[in-house]
Amino acid sequence: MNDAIAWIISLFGLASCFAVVDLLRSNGVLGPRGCRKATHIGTGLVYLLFWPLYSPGPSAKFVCATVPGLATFYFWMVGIGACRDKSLLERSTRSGQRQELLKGPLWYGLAHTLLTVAFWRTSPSGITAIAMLCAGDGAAEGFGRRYGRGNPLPHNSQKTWAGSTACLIFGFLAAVAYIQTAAYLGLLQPQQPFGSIVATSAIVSLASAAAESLPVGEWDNVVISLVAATSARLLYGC
Ligand SMILES: C/C(=C\COP(=O)(O)O)CCC[C@H](C)CCC[C@H](C)CCCC(C)C
Ligand SMILES: Nc1ccn([C@@H]2O[C@H](COP(=O)(O)OP(=O)(O)O)[C@@H](O)[C@H]2O)c(=O)n1
Repeated sequence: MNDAIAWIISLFGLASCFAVVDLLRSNGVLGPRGCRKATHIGTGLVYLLFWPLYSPGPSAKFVCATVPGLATFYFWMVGIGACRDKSLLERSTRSGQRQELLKGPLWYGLAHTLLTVAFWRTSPSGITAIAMLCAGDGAAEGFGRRYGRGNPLPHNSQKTWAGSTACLIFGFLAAVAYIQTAAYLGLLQPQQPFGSIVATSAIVSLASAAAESLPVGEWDNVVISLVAATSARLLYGC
């Protein structure tokens, strides 16, 4: 497909994600925390679904990366107070304070932008890192808060075994599902056998869950992306 058309469709995809979250919030299905988590888990995983639409040309990854790039630039503008967007604050922050956008959400958007340019769909490493950042990190908070009470990690009392186990399992499942889909569509170069995808995703999700469990504050999105991308790159070799 023409990259300009794929880009317009991706922007509609992003707007649709926000519209769905807003709808679920206005119907009372999601509370403020649920909205933020749905945005955290959903936008990145939906973003990956649009990658196959782009052309095989060398500029496609740059065109695609401008989608999270522009989103990141927009919430940076809102974060510094240059624009107002109440619904973005309600959807993407815990506190409702614009300054919070300059922490986790900013790094989240930058990670998507840089991983797209650095790896694109031909390598399983970027896909793995986005899966860990969205499904793994996202599930850790949800499961940790719900089932983790009374089971803190020995090295970080703010996080729990339930959260880290969910990070490992959901990060692994998302990585395998997305990389196997890319393999099925013939996008990976070189192709990866299913056994290697499963084994590598298992090791990377273990490393990513360990990284996620560290007390790194607002840097968790950077740390999990770096650890997942680096370990996947070392193991896959691409
Ligand atoms: C709430 C978010 C991160 C919070 O991180 P943390 O504090 O829990 O560590 C996510 C914010 C998402 C952002 C508003 C939108 C990101 C854009 C996205 C990667 C591009 C998606 C495009 C697509 C076609 C859906
Ligand atoms: N491994 C983990 C991660 C988070 N959590 C729970 O989720 C909450 C938020 O975690 P976090 O500060 O990593 O959240 P994000 O920065 O990822 O949004 C923690 O205070 C824990 O209650 C957990 O129990 N175990």
